[in-house]
Formats: sequence, structure tokens, C-alpha cells
Amino acid sequence: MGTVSAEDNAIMMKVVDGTAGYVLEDVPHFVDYISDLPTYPNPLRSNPAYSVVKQYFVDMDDTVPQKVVVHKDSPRGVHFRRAGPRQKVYFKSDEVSACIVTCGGLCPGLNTVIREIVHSLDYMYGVNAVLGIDGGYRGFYAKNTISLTPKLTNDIHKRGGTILGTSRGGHDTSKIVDSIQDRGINQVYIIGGDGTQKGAAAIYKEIRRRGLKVAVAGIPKTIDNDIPVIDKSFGFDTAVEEAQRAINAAHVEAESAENGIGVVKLMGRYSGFIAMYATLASRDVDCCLIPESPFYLEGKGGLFEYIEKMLKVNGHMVIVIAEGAGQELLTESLRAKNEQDASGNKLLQDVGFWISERIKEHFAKLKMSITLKYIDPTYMIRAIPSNASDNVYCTLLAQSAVHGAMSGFTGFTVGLVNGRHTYIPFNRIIERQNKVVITDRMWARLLSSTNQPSFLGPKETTDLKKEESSLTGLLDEGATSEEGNSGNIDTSTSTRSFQQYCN
Ligand SMILES: Nc1ncnc2c1ncn2[C@@H]1O[C@H](COP(=O)(O)OP(=O)(O)O)[C@@H](O)[C@H]1O
Ligand SMILES: O=P(O)(O)OC[C@H]1O[C@](O)(COP(=O)(O)O)[C@@H](O)[C@@H]1O
Ligand SMILES: [Mg+2]
Repeated sequence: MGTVSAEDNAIMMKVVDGTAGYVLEDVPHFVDYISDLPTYPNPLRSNPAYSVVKQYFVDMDDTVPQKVVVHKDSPRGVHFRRAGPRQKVYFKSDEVSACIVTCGGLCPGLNTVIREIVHSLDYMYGVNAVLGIDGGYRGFYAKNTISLTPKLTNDIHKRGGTILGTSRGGHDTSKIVDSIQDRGINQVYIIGGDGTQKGAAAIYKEIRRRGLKVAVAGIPKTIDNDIPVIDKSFGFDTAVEEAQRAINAAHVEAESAENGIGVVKLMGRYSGFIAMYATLASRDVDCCLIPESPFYLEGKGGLFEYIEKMLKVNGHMVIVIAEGAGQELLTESLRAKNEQDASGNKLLQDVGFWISERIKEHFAKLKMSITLKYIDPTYMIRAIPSNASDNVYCTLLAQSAVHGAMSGFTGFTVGLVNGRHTYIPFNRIIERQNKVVITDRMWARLLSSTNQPSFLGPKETTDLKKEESSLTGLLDEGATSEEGNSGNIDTSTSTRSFQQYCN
């Protein structure tokens, strides 16, 4: 996020120290910048569904640890505020005017989150003024809104995409906040990925600068699972499940031909989570290539040697490659232009096509006949509705966001941390990307499940271990597999040149 001033940091998150190294990274609240706000009893107190639930309201002191593996003398570490309803709310039901916007690429579950925000506001808090912003951030100032009701949104979770439309680019903070002010909106629900959450942080800061009583709540959406701190993002499970269909097809094609090779490209610009989990789930994949793990084609220990071996042993093979894998190798040979999309994301070359061509060239040189089929299921995966488990997850995220906004919190993203729903300050979510840590156990499990080469020599392995341990503070940093992603470290600061491993 570049250099952040201390003042900027202070309005993004409140750090509270406790005993034995306890730290609470707390989210902002209206009372931090608006005085004498009235409060009201939470309407859930008289809701028959909840009134009997013991301890339904979250204690103000409840927090969730970021790290769960500790030693007896470890400091208690960073905690986040536990999500959920509070005894007091900062809005009367008829005072609330909410809006929902979806931004960035499609992801299964967007409609479920929209539906559940609308339903939760109405059924739990008696709020029925909810606007849908059309077509992403630019819809705030360039398009009409639609009125969202429980009836209108009742069935939308069964559909893929987003009923509101989405877009990249077009984030103009002051125009967006002008529109929020002009329309009298006081709760803004923003569903989107890392770029969107950066935009949400800018909106929150401008709202706070203007001293407005407007809650800004982010719901993290990323099919690539590249948002840090949270265990996983919604839509990820669905994507992994749907990817199985492409992998199965590649396997069937490969198995049915002599020297058959199936290549499947999966999403993941900078993070190979979908490829890694889809590979582990499938068991038909012989090689998984991700952006975090450098690889090379030629020579001893290279990909070509491995393919030759697999064809000899099994007669066929399946390769899964994440879209951001091997980009450095590929840009060199294709001399790619430095193009970006409207949001400023780097446009990647088609690595699936590139690797397929290179494999064909290699075997043509060896005069060995192969049959290679390349499948790119990206948009088929993104467009489906969320599966059952993601539907439940989306529902809980939406409910947490609504409880948070009603309770006067703002400038937060909702997220699951070690299996508990929390409110996380925006700057924690946008300061880095979540990546597969290749010195972590999960990647080792994948390597031992596919039996593919690691493409690393002993020296590189030692160097990586040193690098990771110098970045690792507490015990379960990098514990992607067992404790969720909460401990993942930022490997972007230690980006390694692919060439380093290609000699
Ligand atoms: N650094 C940023 N500051 C403000 N807005 C941003 C920033 N990066 C991206 N956005 C806005 O967020 C929206 C979605 O971003 P994008 O990168 O396309 O998708 P995602 O949110 O899924 O990562 C776009 O409308 C874009 O203009
Ligand atoms: O073709 P589009 O819409 O730009 O989307 C392609 C990109 O969207 C993604 O699915 C993720 O998008 P987000 O940045 O919105 O999360 C990437 O995996 C992929 O590169
Ligand atoms: Mg993104």
C-alpha cells in the first residue's frame, strides 16, 4: 500500500495493548469521530427467534486470536474484534438507508451475499430501504440504482454472477462519497476483492474526513483466495469443486490417447490456491504449477524430463497450471507488452496456451507423437452459483456485516479467522496478498501427492527456508493448511527471479 502515515494508520485501526503480549487491532467506530450519538436497544432483543438464545449478543470484550499455535511463553499476539450483534445499535430501523455494490471479477456467491444483506437488514433490523448500485464503483455516480427487497432478491442465490452487475476501474472517491451524501445513504456494503477493499478504505477515509455518520463495511470476494488474514474467501470452495470437472475432462482425454497430455489452466494471478487445492482434491493431476513456485522446462529435474517419465510409466499425464505461473519465463519468450486492465491489474499472457505449445515443440523435436488437449475453464467456473457450503459462508458474512454496521462499526472487512467471524481493519486486508507458502507443509503435501519435481535444488531450498524464517515472527506463520490462511506471510517482499532457478 506504499508508505502509510501514522495519522492515516490511526484512523484505519485502533491498536489496544493488553497483558502478556495481547494486541487488539480494532476497527473504527462512529464514536471515534462523532460525539453524543444516541443509541437504541437492539431490535433482536424482542425478536422471537433470538430472544431465547443464551448469550446471543457478543460481549464487547470478545476477540479472536490471529494465531492459534503457541508455545507456553509466546506472547498472546494479535487479535481481531469478534463479529456479531451487540446489545445497543446506533441506528433506528427507519433511519437506515443502505446500499450494496459489487466490484471486480465475478465469483460464485455474490448474489448470495446480496440476498443475505437485504434479508438480514429487513428480518433482523426492520430496515427496508436498501439500494443496489448498478455496475460497480462507477455506478455510484454514473448510473441508476435499484431498490432491493427480500422479495426481489429471494431466489438470486441460485444464479451465478451478480444481479447488480460489476466492473473494473471507475473508482472516484469524491464522486462516490458525494453520491452517498446526496442520496442520504448511511450504510455502504461493498463486496469485492483486494482492489475493491482498497477503494472501500478510500471511501471510509473520505466519509470520516467529512464527519458523516455512514458505516462502510467490506465483504471480501476473491475467487483466487488472495486476501490475507482470513481463513478463505467465499466462492473458493465452489471454484475448487467446479475445477474438478475440467480436470476430469483433461484426464479422460489424456487417458484415451496414446501419450495423452491434458493441460488445465486455473485462476490465480498471484496465488496458486485454486490450482493447489483442485490438484489435491482430484488425484488425477501429475503436476501442479503455481506462481509462487518457480519451475523450468529443459534439462535435469525440469518439466520436460518429468513429462517424458510420466508418459513412459503411465502413458498419459495431467498438468494443472495457475494463470500466473511461469509468467517470467513466458514474457521473455513472447516479449509481452505491459498491459493493464481498467483497475490497474497486470494483464497476463495465456500461460496454458504457451506451455502447451512448448510441450508440443519439445516432443516434435524428439520425434515422439503426443496428443495434447488444453482446457481453460476460467469463465465457466466463475459464472456458476455458489455451492452449499459457500452459501452458508456467504450468509454468515452478510449477517456479520449487517450486525457490525448497525452496531456503529465502520471501516471494516468481515472475515473468518480461525473459524470465528471477525471485523478486520481495512489496512490489514489491503497491505499484502495472501500467497501459497512453498516452504509450508501444504505445498509439501501436494508435492508428495503428485510426486512431481520441486524444481528446486538443495541450495534454493535452504535459501527459501532462510528467507521465510527471517520473515516469520510467530509460530504458526505460514500455517495455510491447518489454521487457515491467517498465518501466511508476505512473500511479495522476497520475490525470487525465475531465472535464478533456470540455470
Ligand atoms: N488502489 C485502489 N484504490 C481505489 N480503488 C481501487 C484500487 N484498486 C482497485 N480499485 C477499484 O476497485 C474495483 C475493483 O478492483 P479490481 O482489481 O478490478 O477487482 P478486485 O476488487 O476483485 O480485486 C475497481 O472499480 C477499481 O477501480
Ligand atoms: O477477464 P477478467 O474479468 O478481467 O477477469 C480475469 C481475472 O479475474 C480473476 O478471476 C480474479 O479477479 P479479481 O481480481 O476480481 O478477484 C482472475 O483470476 C483473472 O485473472
Ligand atoms: Mg484483485
